[in-house]
Amino acid sequence: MSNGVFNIPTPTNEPGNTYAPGTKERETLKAELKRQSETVVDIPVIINGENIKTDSVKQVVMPHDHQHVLANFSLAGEKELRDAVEAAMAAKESWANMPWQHRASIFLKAADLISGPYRDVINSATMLGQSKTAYQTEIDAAQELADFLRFGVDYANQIYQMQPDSMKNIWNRLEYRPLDGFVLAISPFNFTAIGGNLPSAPAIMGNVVVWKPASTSVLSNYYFMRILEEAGLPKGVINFVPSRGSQVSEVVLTDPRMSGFHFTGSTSTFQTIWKNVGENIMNYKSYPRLVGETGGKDFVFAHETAQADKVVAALVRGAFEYQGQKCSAASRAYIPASMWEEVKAGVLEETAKLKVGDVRDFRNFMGAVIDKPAFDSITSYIDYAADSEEAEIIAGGTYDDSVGYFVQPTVIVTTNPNFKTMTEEIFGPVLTIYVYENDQLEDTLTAVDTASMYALTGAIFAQDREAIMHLERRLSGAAGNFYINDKPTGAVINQQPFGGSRGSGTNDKAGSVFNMIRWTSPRIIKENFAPTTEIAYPFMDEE
Ligand SMILES: NC(=O)c1ccc[n+]([C@@H]2O[C@H](COP(=O)([O-])OP(=O)(O)OC[C@H]3O[C@@H](n4cnc5c(N)ncnc54)[C@H](O)[C@@H]3O)[C@@H](O)[C@H]2O)c1
Ligand SMILES: N[C@@H](CCC=O)C(=O)O
Repeated sequence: MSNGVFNIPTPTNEPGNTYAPGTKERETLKAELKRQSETVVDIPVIINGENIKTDSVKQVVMPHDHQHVLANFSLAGEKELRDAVEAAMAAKESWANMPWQHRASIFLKAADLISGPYRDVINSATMLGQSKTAYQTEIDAAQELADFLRFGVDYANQIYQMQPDSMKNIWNRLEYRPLDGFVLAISPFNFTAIGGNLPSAPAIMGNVVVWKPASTSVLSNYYFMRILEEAGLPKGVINFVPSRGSQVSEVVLTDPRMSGFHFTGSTSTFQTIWKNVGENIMNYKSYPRLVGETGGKDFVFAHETAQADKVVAALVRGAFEYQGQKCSAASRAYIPASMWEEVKAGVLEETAKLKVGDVRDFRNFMGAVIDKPAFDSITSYIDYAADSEEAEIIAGGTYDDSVGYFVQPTVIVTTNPNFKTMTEEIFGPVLTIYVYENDQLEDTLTAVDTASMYALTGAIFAQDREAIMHLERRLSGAAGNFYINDKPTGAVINQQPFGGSRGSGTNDKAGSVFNMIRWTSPRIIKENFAPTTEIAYPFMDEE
Protein backbone atom coordinates (compact mmCIF):
# COMPACT_ATOMS: atom_id res chain seq x y z
CA MET A 1 0.00 0.00 0.00
CA SER A 2 1.31 3.46 -0.72
CA ASN A 3 -1.24 5.89 0.58
CA GLY A 4 -0.02 9.34 1.52
CA VAL A 5 1.16 12.54 -0.09
CA PHE A 6 4.85 12.24 0.56
CA ASN A 7 7.16 15.19 1.06
CA ILE A 8 10.48 15.05 -0.74
CA PRO A 9 13.38 15.77 1.66
CA THR A 10 14.28 19.44 1.12
CA PRO A 11 17.53 19.47 -0.86
CA THR A 12 20.49 21.68 -0.02
CA ASN A 13 23.71 22.06 -1.98
CA GLU A 14 26.25 19.39 -1.09
CA PRO A 15 29.06 21.00 0.97
CA GLY A 16 32.59 20.63 -0.42
CA ASN A 17 35.71 19.19 1.15
CA THR A 18 38.85 21.33 1.15
CA TYR A 19 41.46 18.54 0.97
CA ALA A 20 43.75 20.80 2.97
CA PRO A 21 46.96 19.23 4.32
CA GLY A 22 46.34 17.20 7.46
CA THR A 23 42.64 16.53 6.78
CA LYS A 24 41.20 13.03 6.86
CA GLU A 25 39.53 13.62 3.48
CA ARG A 26 42.92 14.29 1.88
CA GLU A 27 44.33 11.11 3.33
CA THR A 28 41.49 8.89 2.09
CA LEU A 29 41.41 10.53 -1.35
CA LYS A 30 45.16 10.01 -1.76
CA ALA A 31 44.78 6.36 -0.75
CA GLU A 32 42.03 5.85 -3.36
CA LEU A 33 44.10 7.63 -6.01
CA LYS A 34 46.93 5.21 -5.27
CA ARG A 35 44.61 2.21 -5.46
CA GLN A 36 43.11 3.28 -8.77
CA SER A 37 46.56 4.12 -10.17
CA GLU A 38 47.59 0.52 -9.51
CA THR A 39 44.48 -1.06 -11.00
CA VAL A 40 43.26 -1.64 -14.54
CA VAL A 41 39.47 -1.76 -14.62
CA ASP A 42 37.55 -3.83 -17.16
CA ILE A 43 34.51 -1.86 -18.21
CA PRO A 44 31.66 -3.68 -19.95
CA VAL A 45 28.73 -2.36 -21.91
CA ILE A 46 25.72 -2.57 -19.57
CA ILE A 47 22.42 -3.47 -21.19
CA ASN A 48 19.40 -4.59 -19.21
CA GLY A 49 21.69 -4.95 -16.20
CA GLU A 50 23.88 -7.45 -18.07
CA ASN A 51 27.63 -6.88 -18.34
CA ILE A 52 28.59 -7.40 -21.95
CA LYS A 53 32.10 -7.64 -23.30
CA THR A 54 32.64 -7.00 -26.98
CA ASP A 55 35.54 -7.66 -29.35
CA SER A 56 36.17 -3.97 -29.76
CA VAL A 57 38.14 -2.76 -26.74
CA LYS A 58 39.53 0.71 -26.10
CA GLN A 59 41.68 2.14 -23.32
CA VAL A 60 41.20 4.88 -20.78
CA VAL A 61 44.55 6.54 -20.01
CA MET A 62 45.65 9.32 -17.71
CA PRO A 63 45.87 12.49 -19.82
CA HIS A 64 48.77 13.67 -17.61
CA ASP A 65 50.61 10.36 -18.11
CA HIS A 66 49.25 8.98 -21.33
CA GLN A 67 51.13 5.69 -21.25
CA HIS A 68 49.37 4.77 -18.01
CA VAL A 69 46.28 2.66 -18.70
CA LEU A 70 43.47 2.98 -16.16
CA ALA A 71 40.84 0.85 -17.83
CA ASN A 72 39.90 -1.20 -20.85
CA PHE A 73 36.36 -0.70 -22.02
CA SER A 74 34.18 -2.59 -24.43
CA LEU A 75 32.73 -0.59 -27.26
CA ALA A 76 29.12 -1.28 -28.15
CA GLY A 77 28.58 -2.04 -31.84
CA GLU A 78 25.42 -2.06 -33.90
CA LYS A 79 24.00 -5.18 -32.24
CA GLU A 80 24.55 -3.90 -28.70
CA LEU A 81 23.07 -0.52 -29.59
CA ARG A 82 19.93 -2.18 -30.97
CA ASP A 83 19.77 -4.41 -27.88
CA ALA A 84 20.05 -1.33 -25.66
CA VAL A 85 17.04 0.26 -27.35
CA GLU A 86 15.02 -2.96 -26.93
CA ALA A 87 16.06 -3.25 -23.28
CA ALA A 88 14.99 0.32 -22.63
CA MET A 89 11.64 -0.21 -24.32
CA ALA A 90 11.08 -3.45 -22.36
CA ALA A 91 11.71 -1.64 -19.07
CA LYS A 92 9.49 1.29 -19.99
CA GLU A 93 6.12 0.28 -18.65
CA SER A 94 7.14 -0.90 -15.21
CA TRP A 95 9.46 2.11 -14.73
CA ALA A 96 6.75 4.58 -15.74
CA ASN A 97 4.34 2.87 -13.36
CA MET A 98 6.66 2.68 -10.38
CA PRO A 99 5.18 4.85 -7.62
CA TRP A 100 6.91 8.21 -7.70
CA GLN A 101 8.24 8.00 -4.17
CA HIS A 102 10.13 4.80 -5.04
CA ARG A 103 11.56 6.25 -8.25
CA ALA A 104 12.65 9.30 -6.27
CA SER A 105 14.22 7.15 -3.53
CA ILE A 106 16.55 5.47 -5.99
CA PHE A 107 18.08 8.77 -7.08
CA LEU A 108 18.18 10.19 -3.57
CA LYS A 109 20.01 7.09 -2.43
CA ALA A 110 22.44 7.39 -5.37
CA ALA A 111 23.18 10.98 -4.31
CA ASP A 112 23.93 9.81 -0.78
CA LEU A 113 26.21 7.05 -2.09
CA ILE A 114 28.12 9.63 -4.12
CA SER A 115 28.49 12.12 -1.31
CA GLY A 116 29.23 9.33 1.18
CA PRO A 117 30.95 5.99 0.62
CA TYR A 118 31.77 6.45 -3.09
CA ARG A 119 33.01 10.04 -2.91
CA ASP A 120 36.67 9.10 -3.08
CA VAL A 121 36.02 6.51 -5.78
CA ILE A 122 34.22 8.79 -8.23
CA ASN A 123 36.51 11.70 -7.40
CA SER A 124 39.65 9.63 -8.01
CA ALA A 125 38.29 8.28 -11.30
CA THR A 126 37.55 11.84 -12.42
CA MET A 127 40.97 13.11 -11.34
CA LEU A 128 42.88 10.33 -13.02
CA GLY A 129 40.74 9.79 -16.12
CA GLN A 130 39.88 13.40 -16.88
CA SER A 131 42.98 15.06 -15.35
CA LYS A 132 41.08 17.27 -12.93
CA THR A 133 42.60 18.64 -9.75
CA ALA A 134 41.14 17.60 -6.40
CA TYR A 135 39.58 21.04 -5.93
CA GLN A 136 37.87 21.05 -9.33
CA THR A 137 36.86 17.41 -9.04
CA GLU A 138 35.15 17.93 -5.72
CA ILE A 139 32.99 20.66 -7.28
CA ASP A 140 32.08 18.38 -10.16
CA ALA A 141 31.97 14.67 -9.33
CA ALA A 142 30.90 14.97 -5.69
CA GLN A 143 28.98 18.22 -5.20
CA GLU A 144 27.37 18.94 -8.56
CA LEU A 145 26.54 15.32 -9.31
CA ALA A 146 24.81 14.85 -5.94
CA ASP A 147 23.06 18.22 -6.42
CA PHE A 148 21.79 17.26 -9.87
CA LEU A 149 20.14 14.15 -8.40
CA ARG A 150 18.70 15.67 -5.22
CA PHE A 151 17.43 18.85 -6.87
CA GLY A 152 16.30 16.86 -9.92
CA VAL A 153 13.96 14.87 -7.68
CA ASP A 154 12.74 18.09 -6.10
CA TYR A 155 12.10 19.72 -9.50
CA ALA A 156 10.13 16.68 -10.64
CA ASN A 157 8.08 16.93 -7.48
CA GLN A 158 7.41 20.62 -8.11
CA ILE A 159 6.26 19.80 -11.65
CA TYR A 160 3.98 17.02 -10.44
CA GLN A 161 2.37 19.47 -8.03
CA MET A 162 1.47 21.87 -10.86
CA GLN A 163 -2.24 21.08 -11.23
CA PRO A 164 -5.04 22.92 -13.04
CA ASP A 165 -8.21 24.48 -11.59
CA SER A 166 -11.40 22.47 -11.28
CA MET A 167 -14.93 23.89 -11.30
CA LYS A 168 -18.07 22.52 -9.65
CA ASN A 169 -18.62 18.79 -10.30
CA ILE A 170 -15.33 18.52 -12.21
CA TRP A 171 -11.90 17.31 -11.24
CA ASN A 172 -9.07 18.15 -13.67
CA ARG A 173 -5.87 16.27 -13.17
CA LEU A 174 -2.56 16.77 -14.99
CA GLU A 175 -0.73 13.52 -15.31
CA TYR A 176 2.96 13.89 -16.13
CA ARG A 177 3.65 10.94 -18.39
CA PRO A 178 7.16 10.16 -19.62
CA LEU A 179 7.78 10.70 -23.34
CA ASP A 180 6.34 8.14 -25.76
CA GLY A 181 9.49 6.16 -26.54
CA PHE A 182 13.00 6.27 -25.08
CA VAL A 183 15.53 9.05 -24.50
CA LEU A 184 19.01 9.05 -25.98
CA ALA A 185 21.61 10.78 -23.75
CA ILE A 186 25.03 11.64 -25.18
CA SER A 187 27.49 13.21 -22.76
CA PRO A 188 30.81 15.13 -22.96
CA PHE A 189 34.10 14.34 -21.24
CA ASN A 190 34.59 17.43 -19.16
CA PHE A 191 32.11 17.10 -16.27
CA THR A 192 31.33 13.83 -14.51
CA ALA A 193 28.25 15.59 -13.15
CA ILE A 194 26.96 16.36 -16.64
CA GLY A 195 27.62 12.75 -17.68
CA GLY A 196 25.50 11.62 -14.75
CA ASN A 197 22.75 14.17 -15.21
CA LEU A 198 22.08 13.63 -18.91
CA PRO A 199 20.63 10.11 -18.45
CA SER A 200 19.33 10.72 -14.91
CA ALA A 201 17.16 13.78 -15.50
CA PRO A 202 14.91 12.01 -18.04
CA ALA A 203 14.93 8.84 -15.90
CA ILE A 204 13.80 10.78 -12.82
CA MET A 205 10.82 11.91 -14.93
CA GLY A 206 9.99 8.26 -15.66
CA ASN A 207 11.77 7.81 -18.98
CA VAL A 208 13.98 4.95 -20.10
CA VAL A 209 17.37 5.86 -21.51
CA VAL A 210 20.20 4.76 -23.77
CA TRP A 211 23.32 6.55 -22.50
CA LYS A 212 26.45 7.02 -24.59
CA PRO A 213 29.25 8.52 -22.47
CA ALA A 214 32.32 10.21 -23.98
CA SER A 215 35.17 7.71 -24.42
CA THR A 216 37.56 9.86 -22.35
CA SER A 217 35.28 9.95 -19.30
CA VAL A 218 34.18 6.32 -19.36
CA LEU A 219 35.88 5.44 -16.07
CA SER A 220 34.08 7.96 -13.83
CA ASN A 221 30.84 7.49 -15.78
CA TYR A 222 31.06 3.72 -15.28
CA TYR A 223 31.38 4.15 -11.53
CA PHE A 224 28.29 6.37 -11.63
CA MET A 225 26.40 3.64 -13.48
CA ARG A 226 27.43 1.13 -10.81
CA ILE A 227 26.24 3.54 -8.10
CA LEU A 228 22.83 3.77 -9.78
CA GLU A 229 22.65 -0.02 -9.82
CA GLU A 230 23.55 -0.19 -6.13
CA ALA A 231 20.89 2.41 -5.41
CA GLY A 232 18.35 0.05 -6.94
CA LEU A 233 17.83 1.31 -10.48
CA PRO A 234 15.89 -1.45 -12.24
CA LYS A 235 17.50 -3.23 -15.17
CA GLY A 236 17.09 -1.60 -18.55
CA VAL A 237 16.07 1.83 -17.28
CA ILE A 238 19.47 3.29 -18.16
CA ASN A 239 21.63 1.34 -20.56
CA PHE A 240 25.33 2.25 -20.62
CA VAL A 241 26.77 1.99 -24.13
CA PRO A 242 30.24 3.44 -24.71
CA SER A 243 30.37 3.54 -28.49
CA ARG A 244 31.30 5.57 -31.56
CA GLY A 245 29.23 8.71 -31.85
CA SER A 246 28.62 8.26 -35.54
CA GLN A 247 27.27 4.73 -34.98
CA VAL A 248 24.94 5.86 -32.21
CA SER A 249 23.63 8.49 -34.60
CA GLU A 250 23.02 5.88 -37.28
CA VAL A 251 21.42 3.23 -35.10
CA VAL A 252 19.84 4.80 -32.02
CA LEU A 253 19.14 8.39 -33.03
CA THR A 254 17.17 7.31 -36.07
CA ASP A 255 15.10 4.66 -34.29
CA PRO A 256 11.41 5.58 -34.74
CA ARG A 257 10.90 5.31 -30.96
CA MET A 258 13.54 7.93 -30.10
CA SER A 259 11.44 10.59 -28.43
CA GLY A 260 14.00 12.69 -26.59
CA PHE A 261 17.64 13.59 -27.04
CA HIS A 262 19.62 14.96 -24.10
CA PHE A 263 23.00 16.27 -25.17
CA THR A 264 25.93 18.29 -23.95
CA GLY A 265 28.98 18.73 -26.14
CA SER A 266 30.24 20.77 -29.03
CA THR A 267 28.05 22.94 -31.22
CA SER A 268 29.12 21.13 -34.38
CA THR A 269 28.13 17.72 -32.99
CA PHE A 270 24.73 19.02 -31.89
CA GLN A 271 24.13 20.62 -35.27
CA THR A 272 25.01 17.38 -37.06
CA ILE A 273 22.61 15.49 -34.81
CA TRP A 274 19.82 18.05 -35.23
CA LYS A 275 20.23 17.75 -39.01
CA ASN A 276 20.01 13.93 -38.78
CA VAL A 277 16.84 14.19 -36.74
CA GLY A 278 15.37 16.66 -39.24
CA GLU A 279 16.15 14.38 -42.15
CA ASN A 280 14.51 11.49 -40.33
CA ILE A 281 11.48 13.37 -39.06
CA MET A 282 8.92 11.40 -41.11
CA ASN A 283 10.01 8.16 -39.44
CA TYR A 284 9.58 9.05 -35.78
CA LYS A 285 6.48 8.09 -33.85
CA SER A 286 6.53 11.44 -32.08
CA TYR A 287 8.42 14.71 -32.44
CA PRO A 288 11.67 14.11 -30.55
CA ARG A 289 12.49 16.69 -27.88
CA LEU A 290 15.97 18.02 -28.59
CA VAL A 291 17.83 19.48 -25.63
CA GLY A 292 21.44 20.46 -26.17
CA GLU A 293 23.88 22.61 -24.22
CA THR A 294 26.88 23.26 -26.42
CA GLY A 295 29.94 25.46 -26.95
CA GLY A 296 30.90 28.90 -25.73
CA LYS A 297 33.25 31.79 -26.31
CA ASP A 298 32.85 33.31 -22.91
CA PHE A 299 33.89 36.85 -22.16
CA VAL A 300 35.11 39.07 -19.36
CA PHE A 301 34.42 42.74 -19.96
CA ALA A 302 36.05 45.29 -17.66
CA HIS A 303 34.60 48.79 -17.45
CA GLU A 304 36.89 51.71 -16.56
CA THR A 305 35.32 51.76 -13.08
CA ALA A 306 36.24 48.10 -12.42
CA GLN A 307 38.68 47.06 -9.70
CA ALA A 308 41.75 45.71 -11.48
CA ASP A 309 42.70 43.07 -8.90
CA LYS A 310 39.22 41.52 -9.08
CA VAL A 311 39.45 41.44 -12.87
CA VAL A 312 42.82 39.69 -12.65
CA ALA A 313 41.49 36.95 -10.35
CA ALA A 314 38.46 36.38 -12.60
CA LEU A 315 40.64 36.14 -15.70
CA VAL A 316 43.17 33.74 -14.25
CA ARG A 317 40.71 31.45 -12.49
CA GLY A 318 38.07 31.78 -15.19
CA ALA A 319 40.47 30.97 -18.01
CA PHE A 320 42.76 28.33 -16.52
CA GLU A 321 40.86 26.23 -13.99
CA TYR A 322 40.49 22.75 -15.43
CA GLN A 323 42.81 23.82 -18.23
CA GLY A 324 40.11 26.02 -19.74
CA GLN A 325 38.06 22.93 -20.59
CA LYS A 326 34.83 24.31 -19.22
CA CYS A 327 32.22 25.48 -21.67
CA SER A 328 32.02 28.53 -19.39
CA ALA A 329 35.77 29.30 -19.38
CA ALA A 330 36.85 32.91 -19.85
CA SER A 331 38.50 32.85 -23.24
CA ARG A 332 38.24 36.47 -24.41
CA ALA A 333 38.60 39.65 -22.41
CA TYR A 334 38.13 43.34 -23.04
CA ILE A 335 40.19 45.68 -20.87
CA PRO A 336 40.11 49.51 -20.99
CA ALA A 337 43.43 51.11 -21.90
CA SER A 338 43.44 53.10 -18.65
CA MET A 339 43.56 49.87 -16.64
CA TRP A 340 45.66 47.70 -18.91
CA GLU A 341 49.10 48.10 -17.30
CA GLU A 342 47.74 47.14 -13.89
CA VAL A 343 45.73 44.19 -15.23
CA LYS A 344 48.63 43.02 -17.37
CA ALA A 345 51.05 43.05 -14.44
CA GLY A 346 48.57 41.13 -12.29
CA VAL A 347 47.78 38.53 -14.95
CA LEU A 348 51.48 37.92 -15.64
CA GLU A 349 52.31 37.64 -11.94
CA GLU A 350 49.45 35.25 -11.16
CA THR A 351 49.83 33.14 -14.30
CA ALA A 352 53.52 32.64 -13.57
CA LYS A 353 52.59 31.05 -10.24
CA LEU A 354 50.35 28.36 -11.78
CA LYS A 355 51.90 24.91 -11.71
CA VAL A 356 50.94 22.44 -14.42
CA GLY A 357 51.38 18.69 -13.99
CA ASP A 358 50.11 15.42 -12.57
CA VAL A 359 46.90 16.04 -10.61
CA ARG A 360 48.00 13.57 -7.92
CA ASP A 361 50.42 16.27 -6.84
CA PHE A 362 48.00 18.60 -5.08
CA ARG A 363 50.30 21.61 -5.60
CA ASN A 364 49.42 21.66 -9.29
CA PHE A 365 46.76 24.16 -10.31
CA MET A 366 46.28 22.54 -13.72
CA GLY A 367 46.52 19.03 -15.16
CA ALA A 368 46.75 17.99 -18.80
CA VAL A 369 44.24 18.59 -21.58
CA ILE A 370 42.07 15.61 -22.32
CA ASP A 371 43.69 13.87 -25.29
CA LYS A 372 45.88 14.15 -28.37
CA PRO A 373 43.23 15.66 -30.70
CA ALA A 374 42.49 18.33 -28.07
CA PHE A 375 46.20 18.99 -27.58
CA ASP A 376 46.73 19.36 -31.35
CA SER A 377 43.74 21.64 -31.76
CA ILE A 378 44.64 23.92 -28.83
CA THR A 379 48.27 24.21 -29.82
CA SER A 380 47.33 25.04 -33.41
CA TYR A 381 45.62 28.18 -32.07
CA ILE A 382 48.74 29.07 -30.08
CA ASP A 383 50.89 28.59 -33.18
CA TYR A 384 48.50 30.70 -35.21
CA ALA A 385 48.76 33.54 -32.71
CA ALA A 386 52.55 33.20 -32.56
CA ASP A 387 52.72 33.68 -36.33
CA SER A 388 50.29 36.57 -36.50
CA GLU A 389 51.14 40.24 -36.69
CA GLU A 390 47.87 41.06 -34.96
CA ALA A 391 48.75 39.15 -31.81
CA GLU A 392 51.41 38.82 -29.15
CA ILE A 393 51.74 35.96 -26.69
CA ILE A 394 52.56 37.55 -23.33
CA ALA A 395 52.43 34.44 -21.13
CA GLY A 396 52.79 30.71 -21.72
CA GLY A 397 52.64 29.68 -25.37
CA THR A 398 54.57 26.47 -24.75
CA TYR A 399 53.40 22.89 -24.68
CA ASP A 400 54.73 19.35 -24.43
CA ASP A 401 52.96 16.03 -24.94
CA SER A 402 55.88 13.69 -24.32
CA VAL A 403 54.49 12.44 -20.97
CA GLY A 404 51.08 14.06 -20.68
CA TYR A 405 49.13 16.48 -22.84
CA PHE A 406 50.42 19.60 -21.11
CA VAL A 407 49.71 23.10 -22.37
CA GLN A 408 50.99 26.03 -20.33
CA PRO A 409 48.43 28.71 -19.44
CA THR A 410 48.64 31.07 -22.37
CA VAL A 411 47.70 34.73 -22.67
CA ILE A 412 47.46 36.38 -26.08
CA VAL A 413 46.97 40.10 -26.62
CA THR A 414 45.45 41.11 -29.93
CA THR A 415 44.82 44.38 -31.70
CA ASN A 416 41.85 42.91 -33.58
CA PRO A 417 38.59 42.36 -31.64
CA ASN A 418 37.62 39.78 -34.30
CA PHE A 419 40.91 37.90 -34.21
CA LYS A 420 40.53 34.12 -34.64
CA THR A 421 41.22 33.38 -30.98
CA MET A 422 38.65 36.05 -29.95
CA THR A 423 35.89 34.37 -31.93
CA GLU A 424 36.37 30.57 -32.02
CA GLU A 425 35.99 28.17 -29.11
CA ILE A 426 39.42 26.74 -28.25
CA PHE A 427 38.49 24.66 -25.19
CA GLY A 428 41.92 24.87 -23.62
CA PRO A 429 44.02 27.17 -21.40
CA VAL A 430 44.20 30.06 -23.84
CA LEU A 431 42.94 33.55 -23.01
CA THR A 432 42.93 36.35 -25.58
CA ILE A 433 42.74 39.98 -24.48
CA TYR A 434 41.71 43.00 -26.50
CA VAL A 435 42.64 46.38 -25.02
CA TYR A 436 40.07 49.03 -25.94
CA GLU A 437 40.35 52.80 -25.81
CA ASN A 438 38.14 54.16 -23.02
CA ASP A 439 36.19 56.33 -25.47
CA GLN A 440 35.42 53.27 -27.67
CA LEU A 441 33.05 51.69 -25.15
CA GLU A 442 30.04 51.32 -27.45
CA ASP A 443 31.97 49.87 -30.39
CA THR A 444 33.66 47.44 -28.05
CA LEU A 445 30.35 46.31 -26.58
CA THR A 446 29.13 45.68 -30.12
CA ALA A 447 32.23 43.56 -30.69
CA VAL A 448 31.53 41.56 -27.51
CA ASP A 449 27.98 40.91 -28.69
CA THR A 450 28.79 39.99 -32.28
CA ALA A 451 32.31 38.51 -32.35
CA SER A 452 31.23 34.90 -31.90
CA MET A 453 28.30 32.63 -32.72
CA TYR A 454 27.94 31.73 -29.03
CA ALA A 455 26.02 33.19 -26.10
CA LEU A 456 26.85 30.99 -23.12
CA THR A 457 28.52 32.85 -20.25
CA GLY A 458 29.92 36.33 -19.79
CA ALA A 459 31.12 38.54 -16.96
CA ILE A 460 31.26 42.27 -16.54
CA PHE A 461 33.30 44.16 -13.99
CA ALA A 462 32.31 47.70 -12.96
CA GLN A 463 31.79 49.68 -9.78
CA ASP A 464 29.52 52.36 -11.17
CA ARG A 465 25.82 51.37 -11.00
CA GLU A 466 24.88 53.29 -14.16
CA ALA A 467 27.63 51.42 -16.01
CA ILE A 468 26.47 48.07 -14.64
CA MET A 469 22.91 48.76 -15.80
CA HIS A 470 24.13 49.87 -19.20
CA LEU A 471 26.35 46.82 -19.74
CA GLU A 472 23.66 44.45 -18.53
CA ARG A 473 21.22 45.94 -21.05
CA ARG A 474 23.66 46.18 -23.97
CA LEU A 475 24.78 42.58 -23.54
CA SER A 476 21.36 41.08 -22.84
CA GLY A 477 21.64 38.58 -25.71
CA ALA A 478 25.32 37.77 -25.32
CA ALA A 479 25.14 35.23 -22.47
CA GLY A 480 22.62 32.90 -20.83
CA ASN A 481 24.67 33.03 -17.62
CA PHE A 482 25.66 36.63 -16.94
CA TYR A 483 27.92 37.54 -14.05
CA ILE A 484 28.45 40.94 -12.47
CA ASN A 485 31.77 41.31 -10.69
CA ASP A 486 32.37 37.59 -10.73
CA LYS A 487 34.11 35.08 -13.01
CA PRO A 488 32.00 33.44 -15.75
CA THR A 489 32.50 29.87 -14.47
CA GLY A 490 31.25 27.89 -11.50
CA ALA A 491 27.45 27.89 -11.77
CA VAL A 492 25.82 26.03 -8.87
CA ILE A 493 22.69 23.88 -9.20
CA ASN A 494 19.58 25.69 -7.96
CA GLN A 495 21.52 28.94 -7.74
CA GLN A 496 22.60 29.72 -11.29
CA PRO A 497 20.70 27.37 -13.66
CA PHE A 498 23.03 26.81 -16.57
CA GLY A 499 22.78 27.28 -20.34
CA GLY A 500 23.06 29.68 -23.22
CA SER A 501 21.35 30.51 -26.48
CA ARG A 502 22.43 31.35 -30.04
CA GLY A 503 25.07 28.74 -31.03
CA SER A 504 25.43 27.65 -27.39
CA GLY A 505 22.34 25.50 -27.22
CA THR A 506 18.66 25.31 -26.52
CA ASN A 507 19.06 27.08 -23.16
CA ASP A 508 16.90 24.61 -21.29
CA LYS A 509 18.94 25.39 -18.17
CA ALA A 510 20.58 22.28 -16.77
CA GLY A 511 19.87 21.96 -13.06
CA SER A 512 16.43 23.54 -13.13
CA VAL A 513 12.76 22.82 -13.50
CA PHE A 514 12.98 24.11 -17.11
CA ASN A 515 15.12 21.17 -18.12
CA MET A 516 13.06 18.58 -16.27
CA ILE A 517 9.84 19.74 -17.89
CA ARG A 518 11.22 18.74 -21.30
CA TRP A 519 11.12 15.08 -20.25
CA THR A 520 7.40 14.81 -19.73
CA SER A 521 4.41 14.61 -22.03
CA PRO A 522 1.51 15.75 -19.85
CA ARG A 523 -1.98 14.32 -20.15
CA ILE A 524 -4.95 16.26 -18.89
CA ILE A 525 -7.66 14.10 -17.39
CA LYS A 526 -11.07 15.72 -16.88
CA GLU A 527 -13.55 13.81 -14.76
CA ASN A 528 -17.16 14.94 -14.63
CA PHE A 529 -19.07 13.97 -11.46
CA ALA A 530 -22.41 15.12 -12.91
CA PRO A 531 -22.49 14.57 -16.66
CA THR A 532 -25.21 16.54 -18.39
CA THR A 533 -28.19 15.10 -20.21
CA GLU A 534 -29.04 18.47 -21.82
CA ILE A 535 -28.48 19.01 -25.55
CA ALA A 536 -30.35 22.21 -26.35
CA TYR A 537 -29.06 25.58 -25.11
CA PRO A 538 -31.34 27.42 -22.63
CA PHE A 539 -31.90 30.39 -24.97
CA MET A 540 -33.26 28.18 -27.76
CA ASP A 541 -36.81 28.19 -26.33
CA GLU A 542 -37.56 31.63 -27.77
CA GLU A 543 -36.45 33.45 -30.93
N1 LIG B 1 26.94 24.35 -22.62
C1 LIG B 1 27.25 23.42 -21.73
O1 LIG B 1 26.59 23.25 -20.71
C2 LIG B 1 28.46 22.55 -21.96
C3 LIG B 1 28.96 21.80 -20.90
C4 LIG B 1 30.07 20.98 -21.12
C5 LIG B 1 30.68 20.95 -22.36
N2 LIG B 1 30.17 21.71 -23.37
C6 LIG B 1 30.82 21.72 -24.68
O2 LIG B 1 31.26 20.41 -25.01
C7 LIG B 1 32.40 20.48 -25.83
C8 LIG B 1 33.49 19.62 -25.24
O3 LIG B 1 33.04 18.33 -25.01
P1 LIG B 1 33.38 17.14 -26.02
O4 LIG B 1 34.74 17.33 -26.59
O5 LIG B 1 33.11 15.87 -25.29
O6 LIG B 1 32.29 17.40 -27.16
P2 LIG B 1 31.97 16.52 -28.45
O7 LIG B 1 30.88 17.20 -29.19
O8 LIG B 1 33.19 16.17 -29.20
O9 LIG B 1 31.43 15.15 -27.84
C9 LIG B 1 30.30 15.12 -27.02
C10 LIG B 1 29.69 13.73 -27.14
O10 LIG B 1 29.17 13.58 -28.45
C11 LIG B 1 29.66 12.38 -29.02
N3 LIG B 1 29.67 12.53 -30.48
C12 LIG B 1 30.62 13.11 -31.25
N4 LIG B 1 30.23 13.08 -32.54
C13 LIG B 1 29.02 12.48 -32.58
C14 LIG B 1 28.09 12.15 -33.61
N5 LIG B 1 28.33 12.44 -34.89
N6 LIG B 1 26.94 11.54 -33.27
C15 LIG B 1 26.67 11.25 -31.99
N7 LIG B 1 27.51 11.53 -30.98
C16 LIG B 1 28.66 12.14 -31.26
C17 LIG B 1 31.01 12.20 -28.37
O11 LIG B 1 31.47 10.88 -28.50
C18 LIG B 1 30.70 12.60 -26.94
O12 LIG B 1 30.09 11.55 -26.24
C19 LIG B 1 32.80 21.94 -25.87
O13 LIG B 1 32.35 22.51 -27.07
C20 LIG B 1 32.06 22.53 -24.68
O14 LIG B 1 31.81 23.91 -24.79
C21 LIG B 1 29.08 22.50 -23.19
N1 LIG C 1 28.42 24.60 -15.27
C1 LIG C 1 29.83 24.79 -15.39
C2 LIG C 1 30.31 24.60 -16.80
C3 LIG C 1 29.87 23.36 -17.50
C4 LIG C 1 30.50 23.27 -18.82
O1 LIG C 1 31.53 22.72 -19.05
C5 LIG C 1 30.23 26.20 -14.98
O2 LIG C 1 29.36 27.02 -14.71
O3 LIG C 1 31.41 26.47 -14.92
